[in-house]
Amino acid sequence: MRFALAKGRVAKKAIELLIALGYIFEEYSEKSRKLIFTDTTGTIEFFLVKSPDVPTYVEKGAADIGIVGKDVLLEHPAQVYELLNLNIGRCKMCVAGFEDRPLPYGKKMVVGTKYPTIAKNYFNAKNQLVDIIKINGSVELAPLIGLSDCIVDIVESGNTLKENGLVVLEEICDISSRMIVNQVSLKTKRELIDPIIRTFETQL
Ligand SMILES: Nc1ncnc2c1ncn2[C@@H]1O[C@H](COP(=O)(O)OP(=O)(O)OP(=O)(O)O)[C@@H](O)[C@H]1O
Ligand SMILES: O=P(O)(O)OC[C@H]1O[C@H](OP(=O)(O)OP(=O)(O)O)[C@H](O)[C@@H]1O
Repeated sequence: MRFALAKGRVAKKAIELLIALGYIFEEYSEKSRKLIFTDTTGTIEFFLVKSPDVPTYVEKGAADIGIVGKDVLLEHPAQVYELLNLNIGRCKMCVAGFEDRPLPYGKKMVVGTKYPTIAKNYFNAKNQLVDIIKINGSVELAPLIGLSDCIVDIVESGNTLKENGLVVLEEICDISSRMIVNQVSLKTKRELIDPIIRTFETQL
């Protein structure tokens, strides 16, 4: 079974979960630059990819199973089955800005975000006109320097917002890591995938 794991926080948590389930990856270490690892029984091979590529690998069948944040699935929809909420990598997708500055509803609102699709869908559903500026990181900077009225971003502890004088203004949705499965693999490799899903389910 081939797993595509989203590099970074999600892979770290997912590998901890695989190890807790009894899989042993002798060559794996957090510092390793290797990209593919196989467990000692040869049941699971996992590889590490950039998070937006996980749905692509799984949709195309290069991986049977993927573990990736719901934020990525919402931002990059793919033809895959989302089978399990793993309840790891939990955080919230939020609109954030200044506590004492109401959002300019009814006028054009400028939104800085790593998640243009999520932001557009959220404000479109409220019939709010938005100018979305795609930012690749340090998103909290955008309102501070006057680039945007607000941001749409992930909030976990809230420390990044707090340290930059921003607050959550609206919660969009809860985020956590999901297990996705290739649509053909689920039919043709059911006898291999089912036990893996059941094993994961026991941990949830
Ligand atoms: N505090 C958090 N900030 C960002 N992502 C988080 C947080 N908590 C959980 N996550 C989850 O972790 C994923 C991102 O992990 P991480 O930031 O380690 O990866 P990354 O490769 O640095 O991502 P990116 O390139 O998008 O910054 C998100 O898709 C989300 O599902
Ligand atoms: O609520 P907190 O616990 O502070 O976490 C939220 C922060 O973490 C993420 O940034 P990340 O660490 O991925 O950095 P980057 O997006 O700036 O690269 C996210 O974009 C927020 O900035």
